[in-house]
Amino acid sequence: MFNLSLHGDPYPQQPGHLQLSWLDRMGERVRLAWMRHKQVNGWVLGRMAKRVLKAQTERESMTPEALREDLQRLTLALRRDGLEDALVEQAFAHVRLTAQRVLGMAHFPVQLKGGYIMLMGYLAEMDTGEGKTLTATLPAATAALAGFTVHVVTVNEYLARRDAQLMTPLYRALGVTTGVVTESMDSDEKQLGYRANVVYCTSKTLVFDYLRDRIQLGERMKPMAMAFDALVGGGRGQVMLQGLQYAIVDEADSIFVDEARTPLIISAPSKDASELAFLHTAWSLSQQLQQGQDYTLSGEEPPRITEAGSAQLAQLCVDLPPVWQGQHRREEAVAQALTAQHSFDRDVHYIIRDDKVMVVDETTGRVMPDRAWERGLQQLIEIKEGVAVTPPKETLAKISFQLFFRRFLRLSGMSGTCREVGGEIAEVYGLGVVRVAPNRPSKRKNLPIALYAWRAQADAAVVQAVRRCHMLGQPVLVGTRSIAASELLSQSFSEAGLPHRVLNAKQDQEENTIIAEAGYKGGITIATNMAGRGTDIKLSKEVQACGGLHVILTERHDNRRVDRQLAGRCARQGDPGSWQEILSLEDELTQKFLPLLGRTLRAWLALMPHFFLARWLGMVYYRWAQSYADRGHRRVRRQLMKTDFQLRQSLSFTGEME
Ligand SMILES: Nc1ncnc2c1ncn2[C@@H]1O[C@H](COP(=O)(O)OP(=O)(O)OP(=O)(O)O)[C@@H](O)[C@H]1O
Repeated sequence: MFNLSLHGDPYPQQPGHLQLSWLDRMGERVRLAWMRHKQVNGWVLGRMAKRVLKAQTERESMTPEALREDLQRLTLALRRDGLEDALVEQAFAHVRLTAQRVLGMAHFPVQLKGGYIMLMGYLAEMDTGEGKTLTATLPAATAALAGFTVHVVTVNEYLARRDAQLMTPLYRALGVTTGVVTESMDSDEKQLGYRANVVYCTSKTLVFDYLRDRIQLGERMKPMAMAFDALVGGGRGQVMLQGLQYAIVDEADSIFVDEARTPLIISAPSKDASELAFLHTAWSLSQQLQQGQDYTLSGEEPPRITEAGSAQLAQLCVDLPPVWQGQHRREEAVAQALTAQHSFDRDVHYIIRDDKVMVVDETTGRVMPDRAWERGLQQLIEIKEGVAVTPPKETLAKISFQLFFRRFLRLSGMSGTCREVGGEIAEVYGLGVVRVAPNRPSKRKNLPIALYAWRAQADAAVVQAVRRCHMLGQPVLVGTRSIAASELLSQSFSEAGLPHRVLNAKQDQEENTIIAEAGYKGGITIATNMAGRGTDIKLSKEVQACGGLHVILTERHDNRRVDRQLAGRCARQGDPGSWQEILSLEDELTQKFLPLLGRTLRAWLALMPHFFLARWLGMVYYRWAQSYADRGHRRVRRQLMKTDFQLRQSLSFTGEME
């Protein structure tokens, strides 16, 4: 049993701690392992699932009135006694029975286990396609019946809307209200959404709204001040959230790990008008430097200005205003301009829509219309693209995901791919990972990896593979890493006479239709990560006989979990399906790290495409580049946490909020 206590706090949340010392981290791991062993071992889970099924059988013969009365009695008991095991089992029985009657789906025993794991405050690792959307209704509805506000947090708005829409009839039948909050809503709509018992939202929207609440409340966020406001009926008027009570984080590895590399910042237009002129000058200076001689580029590192470049810049700045006379400041500004020029590509990191630079979230493949890069980068990219330049911004409030999610009184999560990052999640968020076996064994066929020297060869192989499937009537999903790559491939498919649809951040209006039709006989869909995590492609009946959905990955991502998520679009719920990787040594990963070795191996593979050793070494190199990129991101996250911790400590001295 575990209990959450709100103590009548109008905005409940934890102070949030970040453990950084080696000893703290080890201690946290040992504590979690022990608690996990005690609370959610196989025996406890098996016994719980059996009791839920028994409790459900007892309720199946009840009249609707008796069932309603039983639910009312249970709700009162949950509010009075908290989430005691016996009450939780009865609540799960109600949720399962209602799901069976309202949605036509009863939770499988493995889903009951996953639900219990999450209610106990762990991260349930359930394979892709195991039905986590339905599983989450168990802890969400139970905690909501017990009087807590539950946030079901996911990676994108498509999933938040879809999951809320699918599951609302179930919650409604249980007397639990649901809300969806999206970024485009105004604050009144958001406030209404956050007042629901179960709120579906994205991680970023939730964090930004929390920061807005903090700005709104300022010093009044302190419990005593808020309690006073609640008493006199003021202060909370504009606050959106009901505090941070219980969160169920879907696609937890993406939110806790991949998205946790950049802090979330609320900013306002800067009052300093000279900033824009400064950025224009930085851009123009950067254009007068020569790559190789004045600056160098290496992998993921920011551009480095050489000694010659430094001297050249000093020369160029002689007649400029005093702000350009400090070496450090001018080189930092010019390096940022070079970053905008070389490290951010159109149709990869951003798109141009309505004469605006719009950021594309690499992990989800989606446009983020209200987001902008900080420290002048956004404006420098706008200058590079020749579009209207937005005014520079200054920071009002800032928080990292690491710090934010630790503030929930109870945190839990689910994902199909968190094995590799379980240790990090345990250390940073205090969340133990518990694996749940699949309901039915997977029938996914993994075809051998095909590696080519050149991208054009790999694309030709993709066209061939797709043609084969199309002739058999088997639907195919082709995953690309960027919008530009999806467009190039689309062109090749059109030339080859293969009818297809493209889903990327530029063509996102028909997302629902494209996903709905992707599993039809002979369907061909090219998609960026938009069709990755969480996307549920339903197969038409005749497709089962053709081998189910075939998924092709054309380029690996910076971490293997994203690739495994794409593979998880096929062979779901015991369906047939197949998975293939068609890669080249011209892919982004292999260009970034040890490019010389990459070029050598590419030349070798081009000369001897069928030689086993050339292919094998090429693949070893490709895998190494991927794990190197992943390790680099881990370093960035650690650094961010450290900075966050230091910032928090220094602000606590000055009495300001982060
Ligand atoms: N108990 C159930 N009975 C019948 N169908 C189910 C059940 N649970 C889930 N499903 C179906 O399984 C499919 C996959 O569900 P869902 O998309 O929630 O999986 P997921 O685990 O969230 O996958 P991913 O990891 O890819 O996000 C859906 O079509 C859903 O309707």
